Order: sequence, then structure tokens, then C-alpha cells
Amino acid sequence: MVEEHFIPKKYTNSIDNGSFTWSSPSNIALVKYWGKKEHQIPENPSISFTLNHCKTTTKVSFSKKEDASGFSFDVFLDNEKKDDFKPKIETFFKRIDVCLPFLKDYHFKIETTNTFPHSSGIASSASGMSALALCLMSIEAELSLDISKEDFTKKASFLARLGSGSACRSLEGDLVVWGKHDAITGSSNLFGVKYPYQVHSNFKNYQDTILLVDKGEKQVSSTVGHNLMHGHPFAQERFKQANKNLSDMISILKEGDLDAFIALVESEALTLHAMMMTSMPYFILMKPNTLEIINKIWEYRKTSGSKVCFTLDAGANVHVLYPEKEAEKTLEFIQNELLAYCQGGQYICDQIGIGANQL
Ligand SMILES: Nc1ncnc2c1ncn2[C@@H]1O[C@H](COP(=O)(O)OP(=O)(O)OP(=O)(O)O)[C@@H](O)[C@H]1O
Ligand SMILES: C[C@@](O)(CCOP(=O)(O)OP(=O)(O)O)CC(=O)O
Repeated sequence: MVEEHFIPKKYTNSIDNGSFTWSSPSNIALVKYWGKKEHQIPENPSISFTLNHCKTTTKVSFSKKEDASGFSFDVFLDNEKKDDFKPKIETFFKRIDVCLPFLKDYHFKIETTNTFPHSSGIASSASGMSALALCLMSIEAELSLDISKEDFTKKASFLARLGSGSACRSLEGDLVVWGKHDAITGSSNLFGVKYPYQVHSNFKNYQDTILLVDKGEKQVSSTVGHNLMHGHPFAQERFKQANKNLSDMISILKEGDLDAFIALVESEALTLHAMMMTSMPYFILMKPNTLEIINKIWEYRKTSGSKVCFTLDAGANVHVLYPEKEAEKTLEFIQNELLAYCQGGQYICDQIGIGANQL
């Protein structure tokens, strides 16, 4: 689905070569996007915390080529050629070609680096595709000159969505909604919008420590997972539930109700995995250590009165979420009780961030 507004009439400038670099964070969904229609339209609205430390930095160098008949690009991850990232980018280019008609005029060298392991359920596609979309938008802005800052971000998010749905939630901070929801003004199926309402100070600098239970690549990609929602026996109820959860989240965020926040966020995570377990074919994306960690968090919460909770993406790694004022105690708990369940004792300390930036 292409918004007319995003198709440029003509370019006013001409450039032969140049480069742009953007850094864009990953995000962690509180209400999950799981299931999509054609053209990357989500079946239900979602909301996420933008992260800070987990991010991708991408430099796109472009040079004019003689033959404008097809796409031409190379990808380097951490300075090494990464041909297995090319198909996703090729699909991305095909989807956005009509919105960025210059794509076939240039050869692109895409140099990228992630601060965290990719394809393991820490939304590397979100940070990777949003960083790439922003670099391409910078080229577009050079060629057009008349794009406002607001339109730049909106179109970059629109493009990022066509690279990976959750990527459209990575450009801004600190909470972003993607998907039309009646109670959220400005929300759209086509791009992410900054959460427009009041958020209680309990959520300021909210912490996210990611426990790396399994650093390896997931057995099933999110894209495959979304497609398993077509014809899924519980799909319609799930989409309804996500809408209701997002409605409930509005008052939770306003009131700062941490108990309600915990219940909603943990239920969303387990529902996402329940959908995978009850699809055909079915998958278990958690590992035994994922469950060990969840049980330890529940036990700790009961005995300490802490407001720590967990969420999961479509993988085995656990995001441990907690208020900033509990940071010291929670890290102590994580180090003493949870690291034994992480691969190589590894974890990433992160917190809510403000979004992408140009370097
Ligand atoms: N820096 C990057 N630049 C471009 N593409 C990237 C980058 N990092 C990852 N990708 C692409 O994203 C894919 C991984 O996406 P996938 O959805 O399978 O996992 P994930 O994003 O880590 O997990 P999830 O979205 O389920 O949380 C990679 O195979 C690659 O194609
Ligand atoms: C489990 C999730 O992280 C799903 C992410 O799915 P992707 O955005 O990676 O999927 P594609 O649109 O096919 O690229 C939940 C979420 O981030 O909302």
C-alpha cells in the first residue's frame, strides 16, 4: 500500500555520488505485532519502547551508474561482505521502488554494524531496516530539497515498515505506536507515530536488561511466524485482545500503574509464544533457560515486592523490564540469580531511548 503523498513528483537536484550515515535503535514491543496482511499492514496495532544501546549504524555510499535497469548494491556487516542479508534488502528495494525512483540510478555500498547479535530475536531487522531507510531518505532529501522534518520522519518510517514491520517503530522515542487504533490520535497502519499522550514518571528511563539465553539464529524468522497467523484458529481473538490491551495501556501509562503494566506485558509475551505453539506447523521458540528465568523473576517479585517483569520477542532471549529506581537492586538480582541461565553469562543493559540520529 503506497500513500500518494510519498511518491515524489520529480527531483530538483542531481548528484553523482555521496554518502549518509544513520544510527537507529532496536525496540521492544509491549503490545506485540504478530500477524500481517499484504503490503506489511499489521493485523493489530502495537506499541513499543524504543531502546538506546541496542542499535544499528549504517553508512550508505552511492554512485551514479550508467545502466538504470535494476538494483545494484553490496552489503558489508562489520566490514565483511554479507551476501545473506541481500535478499531481504532486495525485497525491500522492490517494495519501495515506486516511492524512491532514484534507487535504480545508483550503485549502493551498504556498510552496517549492530551492537548486538542479529537474527536472535532482539529485533535486528528493526534497527537494521530503519537505519537503511533513513540513509535512503537522506539521499531523497538531497535530491528533492523540499521535505519538511515531519515528512522526512513519516516517510522514513513508512519505508522502514516495508523493510520490516517493527522497524517503523524505531525512528523516534520513547514510546511508539504502529497500527490504527481508535483511541490513539494520528495512529496509522502505514507508519509509526510517537505515543501522543501523557506518560507517568514511573516509566521515565525504564530499564531493559536483555538476557542472551541463545545467541544463535532463530529456527524460524518473524516473517514466517507472521504468516502462520493466516488461518490460525485463535487469530481473530488475538487481534481483538491486542486492541483491548493497547486501550488498557493508555490508562496504565497515564496512571503509572506498574502492577497492571506487569500483567499486561507478561501476558502479551506469553500470548505471542502461545500463538507460535498453536500454529501449524508449530514451534517452541523458548529454551529451558527462558522458563527458568521467568520462574526466577516471578519468585523474586513475590519475595521482594519488586516491579520487575519480563517480555520476549520471537526468540529465547528475555527482556527484563524494571523502573529506574529499582536499577541497582534488580541488577544485583540478575547478576546473582539469572546469569547462570545466559549463554556465556552474557547480557545487555539497555533502557528507553530517544530514537535514531544522523552521524
Ligand atoms: N544491520 C543490518 N542491516 C540490514 N539488515 C539487517 C541488519 N541486521 C539484521 N538484518 C536483517 O534482519 C534479519 C533478521 O531479522 P529477523 O526478524 O529474522 O530477526 P530479528 O529482527 O533479530 O528478531 P525479531 O524481529 O524477531 O525480534 C537478518 O537476517 C538480516 O536480513
Ligand atoms: C515478535 C515481534 O518482534 C515481531 C517482529 O516482526 P518483524 O517486524 O521482524 O517482522 P516483519 O514485518 O516480517 O519483518 C513483535 C513486535 O516487535 O511487535
